[in-house]
Amino acid sequence: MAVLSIANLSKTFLDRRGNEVEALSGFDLTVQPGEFITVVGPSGCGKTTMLRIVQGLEDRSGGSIKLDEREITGPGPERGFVFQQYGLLPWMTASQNIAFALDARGVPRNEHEDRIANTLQTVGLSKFRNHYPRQMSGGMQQRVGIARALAIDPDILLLDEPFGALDALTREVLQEEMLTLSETMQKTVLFVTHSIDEAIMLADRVVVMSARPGRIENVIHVDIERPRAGRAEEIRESRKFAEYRRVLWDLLMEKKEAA
Ligand SMILES: Nc1ncnc2c1ncn2[C@@H]1O[C@H](COP(=O)(O)OP(=O)(O)OP(=O)(O)O)[C@@H](O)[C@H]1O
Repeated sequence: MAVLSIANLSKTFLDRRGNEVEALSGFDLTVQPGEFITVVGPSGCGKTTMLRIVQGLEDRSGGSIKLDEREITGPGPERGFVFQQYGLLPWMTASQNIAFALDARGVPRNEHEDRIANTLQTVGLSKFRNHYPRQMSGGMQQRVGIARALAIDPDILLLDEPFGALDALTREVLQEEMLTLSETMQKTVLFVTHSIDEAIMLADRVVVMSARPGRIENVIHVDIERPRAGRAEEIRESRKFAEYRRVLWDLLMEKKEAA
């Protein structure tokens, strides 16, 4: 597993009128192998932009992103991406969606079947491999999205508000599954969320971004014992959790007012 080092990352967009929009400036973050980082910040502070640049889907304006000292220049099989709106191709079944991603990453065809079967089993969807996205609930579609990211066997998972489109109950179920996954698979995870509870529940560290142009202003180490899988309810009701929630809430309110 690789160390991800982001240093002095900046991004300036041009809007439709040709005006500069500074989305990120001076963004620094080092993520250790196996660490679970959640990223929160006021709306429009550059969270998605940062994640897309790390994935290689967006160019940066300045700064450096290294995986174990190797500069990232585009997408690569060591990074798997999970989108908020699942990003599944509607005319393909669950297994075909995963195969499509494997093809795109150049994974040999003779490895496809094992990878598809294993990852669909990991997310509990073995029986749904021949279902199309429209035949699945939002939670199931996002499980396929996660299986697709895992199938390329990345060192790092990048998730952009992956449970944001789900109802509250399904969201909590998928959070539990994410805990199980991350605690058994030892992946490095960078996870953007708008939910304070989700940020605390999942993370080793919660990083809090400033208002745009985004950079990291606060880092909170979540000192809640692992494994947490299977204990979400107990954790959510603990005093420690309530304290983290209060601290994060105050920080986000400050930044919202600054935005
Ligand atoms: N392609 C683009 N062209 C111009 N401006 C853009 C583009 N993409 C993003 N921006 C601007 O960059 C800023 C950061 O956007 P981004 O989507 O990264 O923020 P975010 O923190 O993910 O937002 P949210 O919390 O609402 O999801 C915003 O002001 C946005 O309007």
